[in-house]
Amino acid sequence: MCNKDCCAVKTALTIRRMKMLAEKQLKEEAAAPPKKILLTPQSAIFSYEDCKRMADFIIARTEIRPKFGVVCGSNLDMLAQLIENPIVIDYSEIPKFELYTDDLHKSKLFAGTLMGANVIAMQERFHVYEGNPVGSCSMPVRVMKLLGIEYLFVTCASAAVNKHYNVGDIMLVKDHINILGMIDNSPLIGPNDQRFGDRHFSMINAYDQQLIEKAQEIAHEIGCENRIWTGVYCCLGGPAYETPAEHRLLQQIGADTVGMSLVHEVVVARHCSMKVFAYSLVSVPSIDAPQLPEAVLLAQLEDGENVSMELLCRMVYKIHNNL
Ligand SMILES: O=P(O)(O)O[C@H]1O[C@H](CO)[C@@H](O)[C@H]1O
Ligand SMILES: Nc1nc2[nH]cnc2c(=O)[nH]1
Repeated sequence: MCNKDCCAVKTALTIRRMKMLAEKQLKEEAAAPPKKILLTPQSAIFSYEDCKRMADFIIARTEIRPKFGVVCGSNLDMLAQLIENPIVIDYSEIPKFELYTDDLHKSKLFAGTLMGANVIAMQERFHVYEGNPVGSCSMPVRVMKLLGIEYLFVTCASAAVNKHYNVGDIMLVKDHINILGMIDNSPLIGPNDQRFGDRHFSMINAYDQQLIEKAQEIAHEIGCENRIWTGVYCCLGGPAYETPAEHRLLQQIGADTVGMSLVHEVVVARHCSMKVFAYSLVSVPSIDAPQLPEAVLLAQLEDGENVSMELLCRMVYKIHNNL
């Protein structure tokens, strides 16, 4: 503001005008209170009945009654293609199932057999950064529960936070840090439908220890024990990757890999008592890793994808045959 009287007068006038406007607004609101907009809580975006209708639709399309459910991560869509003689259902065919995805051509469910077991796989998941509420992103897990899935295999691509991890390595998830959930963005916020599970439940052993041990056994069997790790996954909202300062923060809080998915699916799976096995394929190097040529990283990633397919097949085989 200048020192001239004209500006001082203008300011006083502006303040008086603002006060009058505020008083007018208050009077108007008292006469007709503004309508409250109630947002649907996360847990109620898809009701039990909605999920049941989707499950029934899938059941009507295939004779497969799956025991294993697979969620394919980015770079891992080929896991769905391992399924033999699949019935392929486009998400858009299933009533209400279709949400926003960046990759529409992968938006397919595959139901069939893998290593003799009945399996259903989502070739593409829904992400929060694509504009889907977190309660919608995890809805397919509930549909899988109603399809009779006992074992949920959740896979994803991630960046290494642990400086010992390389691109193409696989991290068996033993625990997670759910930053979205910690700041009030859980798929279970809202009314609890007891038909799915209890209001409060433990997340200890959420990533089934016996299944992790089976996977570690497999790592030895296939000679990959030096590139299959067991660690903690952290979920951020994305879509931007972390800044270096955020990366350092993640290192300090004990994360080994970071991505933008998985945890809300696992929360919902544990709520309805599914057994969970999860792994992340390291697709982006840690900021501490030496710079490698793009071609080397791509070759490592391709190796990792192959190991990941082997891991999935052997896990299904062992569990299905009680080995
Ligand atoms: O978690 P998935 O679906 O594997 O995808 C990961 O890869 C994408 C980023 O490249 C992000 O969506 C991240 O979460
Ligand atoms: N947050 C995050 N998620 C990823 N998913 C795949 N790569 C990355 C990454 O670098 N950061």
